[in-house]
Amino acid sequence: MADEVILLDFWPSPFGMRARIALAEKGIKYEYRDEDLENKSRFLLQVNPVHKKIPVLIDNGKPICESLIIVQYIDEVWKDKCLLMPSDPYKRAQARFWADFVDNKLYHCGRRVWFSKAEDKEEACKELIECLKLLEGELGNKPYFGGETLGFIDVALVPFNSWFCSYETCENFSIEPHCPKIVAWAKRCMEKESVSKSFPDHQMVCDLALQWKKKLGFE
Ligand SMILES: N[C@@H](CCC(=O)N[C@@H](CS)C(=O)NCC(=O)O)C(=O)O
Repeated sequence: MADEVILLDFWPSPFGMRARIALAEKGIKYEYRDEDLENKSRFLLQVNPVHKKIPVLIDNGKPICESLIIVQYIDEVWKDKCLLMPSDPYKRAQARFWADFVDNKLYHCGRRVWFSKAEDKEEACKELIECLKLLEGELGNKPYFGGETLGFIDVALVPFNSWFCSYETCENFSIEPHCPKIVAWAKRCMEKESVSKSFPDHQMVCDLALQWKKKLGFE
């Protein structure tokens, strides 16, 4: 029987995008199912009963939850092509460290840029730039975080570029003067089909974020 791979996702989700990029890098055929997160499918609740969140990858009936775990799973199962994780254990630990930084620090700073009152906005933007500068230090002069090819940290971080672009469009501030290497890196990643094809439409992300802001009273 042919392999059956299903991805439960939500189109603007940076976490879902990680799984999409990893699957595209490996050239894996899969069924994409977009979830309505206001009315989650019974299948989503069944395959992710703990967090009830997307993304969930279902590999021949076996569900895998949490985007960074999904990316590592994809890398381990389909290991004959485009390895995302470094082979050296120390470098692997470092890659996991920075991916964790993206989730536990950068993501929250980014949310604060969107969802903070006008008086706190400047501080939120400053904090986001500080996070990006730390990442820029880790990137150094390499084309990708892991070296010459797209790797785990790139896949963990680049989906947030669609949200950074929307902050820039809607919040009227610019990342490039502060972090030119990160901006150049994001452009480099976007030149890869696996990345560009996994990205949602910029205008649609901006529109959605503006709707959320309005709904939550942060206009
Ligand atoms: N840590 C999770 C975060 C996933 C996440 O936050 N997913 C959001 C969509 S972007 C979700 O499903 N939200 C639905 C909910 O919170 O009920 C991961 O890396 O996969």
